[in-house]
Amino acid sequence: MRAVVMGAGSWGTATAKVLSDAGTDTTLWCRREELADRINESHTNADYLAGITLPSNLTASSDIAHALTGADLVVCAVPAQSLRDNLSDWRPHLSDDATLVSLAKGIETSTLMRMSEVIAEVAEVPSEQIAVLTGPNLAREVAEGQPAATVIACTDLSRAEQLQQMFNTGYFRPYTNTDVIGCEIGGAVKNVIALACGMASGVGFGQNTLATIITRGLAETIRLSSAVGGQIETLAGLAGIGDLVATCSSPLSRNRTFGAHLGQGATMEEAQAAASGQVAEGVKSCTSVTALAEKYQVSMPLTEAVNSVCHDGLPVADAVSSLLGRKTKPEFRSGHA
Ligand SMILES: NC(=O)c1ccc[n+]([C@@H]2O[C@H](COP(=O)([O-])OP(=O)(O)OC[C@H]3O[C@@H](n4cnc5c(N)ncnc54)[C@H](O)[C@@H]3O)[C@@H](O)[C@H]2O)c1
Ligand SMILES: O=P(O)(O)OC[C@H](O)CO
Repeated sequence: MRAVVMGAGSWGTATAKVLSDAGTDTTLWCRREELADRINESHTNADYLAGITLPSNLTASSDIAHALTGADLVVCAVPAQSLRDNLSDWRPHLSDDATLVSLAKGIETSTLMRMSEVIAEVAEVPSEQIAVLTGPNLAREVAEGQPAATVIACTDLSRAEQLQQMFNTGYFRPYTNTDVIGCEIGGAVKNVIALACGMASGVGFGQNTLATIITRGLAETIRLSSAVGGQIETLAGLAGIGDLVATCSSPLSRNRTFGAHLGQGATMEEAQAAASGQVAEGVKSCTSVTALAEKYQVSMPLTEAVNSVCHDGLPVADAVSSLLGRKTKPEFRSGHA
């Protein structure tokens, strides 16, 4: 089996390292030829994962045709809002029977589609050939070989099991799931909730506030996922609460860090500049998740508040007052949070 990881940012590079460490022959596609040359020469990707030595059997290429031709496994590691355009360029070079794995945690703003839906439409492959890899996986920790688990979701369980073996290393432990919807909604919404946690921490609030946002954020995630067709138990797992805890708690999270800048009074432009070009997916997905919630008539007050802070100029302090000023209610309604 030959794998290609399309996108050499933090997570693409870390994922290519996992595949290589698991013994899979892997190519890492970079947009810039100069980055591919540097990775091949130095076995490091200093732009995104400084100090990490990449396996010597991992090769990089900036040539799309060369990278994709004959690849059995194509891992899509570009940001959510750029997946459609990138895939259109890759499409002519994809093998008909290749498995496509999505790493992106977002909802397309122009269509409200999940990433697996974008892949199915643009690459014109059946959903059984598309998988999602998601979970509490901060790229630097995984690249350092710190123990972590993940979820590989595919409607075709035997394909998920095959991928599970390809990604399984002594430090990275994949679990299978067939609930692609729940996994994708979990991954997209946790970035928005991490922005909220970052804002709270930037303001100076402590652990009670953090735990409250994570828990009520999980309730929003479960409501949306259930409405779209996902299973509740998925969100009690790595793709739900697992990823929420990692992303909402870690200073390594770009989304949490972005939110912290806003909580400290930075403008959107200042927070963007501090991110040094790395993507905080929740900043765009808060708009599409809010729209998806409206489409399915699901209440997501935290998500709406994050969207208003990021895109309507609502001050963080006003978002806090507005959330706490809502009518009181039971914790659980009709069996759902
Ligand atoms: N970094 C993590 O810890 C992590 C972990 C799990 C999932 N993810 C998800 O993986 C996806 C990729 O994240 P990442 O951390 O590798 O991002 P990144 O910002 O570190 O890198 C993005 C990569 O995509 C490439 N790219 C191609 N087309 C692009 C475009 N139009 N605009 C911007 N970049 C473009 C860039 O060159 C770069 O190699 C995101 O959806 C993210 O949520 C990230
Ligand atoms: O750095 P973030 O905020 O994009 O989060 C990274 C991963 O998604 C954590 O699982």
